[in-house]
Amino acid sequence: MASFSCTLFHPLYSKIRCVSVSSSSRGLAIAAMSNNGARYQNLEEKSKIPHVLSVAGSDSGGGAGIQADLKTCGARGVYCSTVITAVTAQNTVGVQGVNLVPEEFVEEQLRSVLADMQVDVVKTGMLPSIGVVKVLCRVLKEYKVQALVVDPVMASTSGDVLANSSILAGLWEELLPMADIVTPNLKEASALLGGVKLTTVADMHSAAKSIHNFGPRHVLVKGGDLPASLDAVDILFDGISFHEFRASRIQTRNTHGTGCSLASCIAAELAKGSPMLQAVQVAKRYVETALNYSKDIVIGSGPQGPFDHLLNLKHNFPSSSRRRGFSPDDLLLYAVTDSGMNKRWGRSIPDAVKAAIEGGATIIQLREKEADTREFVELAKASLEICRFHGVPLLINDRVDVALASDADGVHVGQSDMSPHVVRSLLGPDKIIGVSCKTPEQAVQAWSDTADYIGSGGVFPTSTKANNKTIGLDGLKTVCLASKLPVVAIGGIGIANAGSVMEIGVPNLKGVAVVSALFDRECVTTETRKLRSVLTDVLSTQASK
Ligand SMILES: Cc1ncc(COP(=O)(O)OP(=O)(O)O)c(N)n1
Ligand SMILES: Cc1nc(C(=O)O)sc1CCOP(=O)(O)O
Ligand SMILES: [Mg+2]
Repeated sequence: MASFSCTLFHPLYSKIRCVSVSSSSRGLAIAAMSNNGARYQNLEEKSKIPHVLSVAGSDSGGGAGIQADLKTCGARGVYCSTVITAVTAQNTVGVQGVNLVPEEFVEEQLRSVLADMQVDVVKTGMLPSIGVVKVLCRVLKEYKVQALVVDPVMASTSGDVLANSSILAGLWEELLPMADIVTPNLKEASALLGGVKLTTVADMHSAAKSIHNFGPRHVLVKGGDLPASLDAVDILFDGISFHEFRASRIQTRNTHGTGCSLASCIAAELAKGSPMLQAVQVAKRYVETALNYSKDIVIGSGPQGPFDHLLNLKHNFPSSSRRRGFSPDDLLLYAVTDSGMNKRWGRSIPDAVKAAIEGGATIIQLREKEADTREFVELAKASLEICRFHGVPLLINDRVDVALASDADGVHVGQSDMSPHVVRSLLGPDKIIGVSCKTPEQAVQAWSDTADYIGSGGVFPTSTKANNKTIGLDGLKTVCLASKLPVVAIGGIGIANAGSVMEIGVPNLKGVAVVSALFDRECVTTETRKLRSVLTDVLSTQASK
């Protein structure tokens, strides 16, 4: 038996004595692990990185399974540990062989990871036998994790069987009731429901509902196998509402591993603390961006190739340094700056931003039409520091270059600015994109252009923006009803009329965007606070109905 001890350096703890580790005796190594557990746990808590444990099969071709999960989590900035359930000999032609890992050794891997590391989310892929499903459920009951994502893998994209129907009972009775989300494609959804035929979007809705009855909190039925003439549609059911994700199909052979990657990206976003709807939205966008980016790459000579998960590294998309992603609730009180107004009142832009946040603004947009580029970038960087400190997103009006240079959280564009689709290709999947829409058609387009929200107005006449068309409360309502995106109302809104705007009775109207009622006033904090209190009252009245 060989053993060693060493000294570790860590940025948070100047010097740490390492445990003595045995190279041959597992018992001794585990004993050392538990003796020192408290010390290391303490360390892991202080410098915590979101952590997904992937329980899946190995794909020698590197496109799916464990390899896809590792790359996806890496691309999303999340640590990924692994429990390998099977080793497959696989390439772009198909699956040539499968070697199952014995159940006891699956259990040993699970315990090794879970006893030592702080796992946030467990994601499962290929579970090749009922025994493995049972072992997994038994071990998971002993360790508390934040969420369980179940990708019910049954066949590879080439059609080769990876788990036979004997695992169904284990899924129905044990694993699905523990799951926070299950992500079947049409074939898997059909198998989970005893072979029922699923050929339409309506079938997907009822399948999601039926699978929900097995106990998972959310069901995402993926419609990639619907006829190629139709849009790619996925349906998320949360037990009460359905959410539809529709996107145009990306023409590529490189779709091997999309299911694994989608599920592991959902797990990664949950590990970062995102709510489920947002995690699914971000994951869909990540996979779409990666497919688009890799649509012409050639790996292997078979019919279905892998894609490049690590596009971020090559494309150098800005990754969000905010701790959490965009939430529609961020739109509640949207403060939009105006340099003319703030100058008149003797305030710098960063001071105006700080005052608005102190009064309760939930998102900020720098709309600095007169600033020259260098000044705008500096203002954005100074404002961003304040926004980051308070956890409030900062967007830039019109100027993608300024957003990139300052690492702002996103951009707001209008109908004559750069197309949101192009903005997305420049900013990547993580940044927030808002689009101004005055008509239902524009709202539909904003959604296909992968915007995150729309701004709709002018609700009332405004002197802040010259020649702006007023659409009124009716126009706002029409846009909201056509929009699958959350909406923020803008134009002539202030303390006196914000209530009437929020009461138009459409659930996706999430807030008001305001310029002069905050910044053309002596005290920005006081005015923001008054408006925030009006909005909070409306929300509590709506919640009590
Ligand atoms: C939240 C929000 N909604 C709408 C607009 C208007 O954008 P746009 O139509 O591009 O006009 P300008 O602001 O650029 O004059 C906005 N800025 N913010
Ligand atoms: C920037 C902007 N966009 C509008 C639109 O209708 O899209 S109205 C507007 C100005 C809003 O300023 P105030 O709150 O001072 O009325
Ligand atoms: Mg604009």
